Amino acid sequence: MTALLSISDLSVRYRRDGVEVPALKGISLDVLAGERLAIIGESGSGKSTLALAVAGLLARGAKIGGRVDWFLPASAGAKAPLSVLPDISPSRGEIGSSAAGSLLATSKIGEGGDRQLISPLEGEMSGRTEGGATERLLLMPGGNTPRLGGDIGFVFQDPSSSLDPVMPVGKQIAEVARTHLNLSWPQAYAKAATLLERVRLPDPDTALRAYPHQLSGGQKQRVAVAAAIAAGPKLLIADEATSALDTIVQAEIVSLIRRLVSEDGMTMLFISHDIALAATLADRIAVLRHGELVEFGETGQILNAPRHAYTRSLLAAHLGLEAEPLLDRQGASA
Ligand SMILES: Nc1ncnc2c1ncn2[C@@H]1O[C@H](COP(=O)(O)OP(=O)(O)OP(=O)(O)O)[C@@H](O)[C@H]1O
Ligand code: NI
Repeated sequence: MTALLSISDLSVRYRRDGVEVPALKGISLDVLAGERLAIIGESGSGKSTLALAVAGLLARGAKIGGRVDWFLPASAGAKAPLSVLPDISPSRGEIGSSAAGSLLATSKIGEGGDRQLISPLEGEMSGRTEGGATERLLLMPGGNTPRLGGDIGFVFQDPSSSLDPVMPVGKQIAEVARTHLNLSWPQAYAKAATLLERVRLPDPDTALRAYPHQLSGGQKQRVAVAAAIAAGPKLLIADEATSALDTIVQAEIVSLIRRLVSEDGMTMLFISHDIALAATLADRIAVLRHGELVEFGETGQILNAPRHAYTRSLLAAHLGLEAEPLLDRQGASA
C-alpha cells in the first residue's frame, strides 16, 4: 500500500501559564492509503494533538515542528481557497470553539507531480460564530491540499458539541455536501437522506428534520458520522468517537464506522485510550506515551508480541479487567 500521508519528526508544544508543555516529541509515521490505523495511549499522551495536527486544527499558539506530507491524487483537494467545516469542536476545551488554529499549509509539486506538502509551520485558520454555531475556516493557499470536511472527515467524542443545537440534522449534513460537492440544496438534502439511511437512523425522512436534542447519544453520533463522510473524505479521523457512549452503543458505532470505512474505501485514523477496542478495528496500532511513539506495528503483532513494556502493561491492564481474548471482540453488527 502507498502512503496517504507521511508525518515526519512532528513535535507540538503548547504554552500554558507561560510554560511550554511538550505534547508530541518527534513523531514519524506513515498512514497508508486504505488502512485503519489506531492511535492509542493514556490520557495526555498526545493522541488528540496528533489527530488535530493531521487535520490542521491545532490551537493557535501551539508550536509545531516537523511536517506532514499528503499524497493526494491530483483530482482531489481544494478548488477554492477556503474550506468550511460546520462546528465540530473538540468536547473538552482543548481548543475552544472560538479558538483559532494555526496551521501551515504550503503546496509544493514534488517528483510525481502530485505530492502535496502541508508543513505545519505557518498559515492561518479562523473561527466565526453564527447563530450559536461555529465554523472553522481552513485557509489553503490553493492547489490540491487536503480540505477539512472535504478530504478529511473528523468525528469528535461528544456529538452534542459537534452538532448545532438549533439546526435540523438533515440541514447540517446537507451543508457539508453542498459546500464540498457543489450540490444544490435539493441535491444536498437527497444526499443527506441517503447518508441517514447509511448510518441506519430509524425513519431517515423524519430524522432529516429532527433537532439534535430529539436524538439519543448514539443517534447523534451516527449523525456526526454522516456529516463527517458527507463529502466523501479520503481520511476519516475518529477521536474517542465512542468514549462517551455505553458499551453496547459503543460497539454499534464501531461497527458502523468499520462498515462505512470499508464501503467507501476510506483511510481511517481511530484514536482511543482503549487498546482492546482499537484492536477490533485497526490494521495497525501506534502506541503513544508522554508524546512519544513507543511502539508501532500490525495489530496482531502488538497484541501477541508487544515489544515495549508500556504496550504490555496496557494489554495486562485490559486482561486484568476482562478475560476475553482481544481479537475475538469483533463487535456487534452495525
Ligand atoms: N490547547 C492546549 N493547551 C495547552 N495544553 C494542551 C492543550 N491541548 C492539550 N494539551 C496538553 O498536551 C498534552 C497532550 O494532550 P492531548 O489532548 O493530545 O492528549 P490525549 O492523548 O488526547 O489525552 P485524552 O485521552 O485525555 O484525550 C497534555 O499534557 C495536555 O494537557
Ligand atoms: Ni484526546
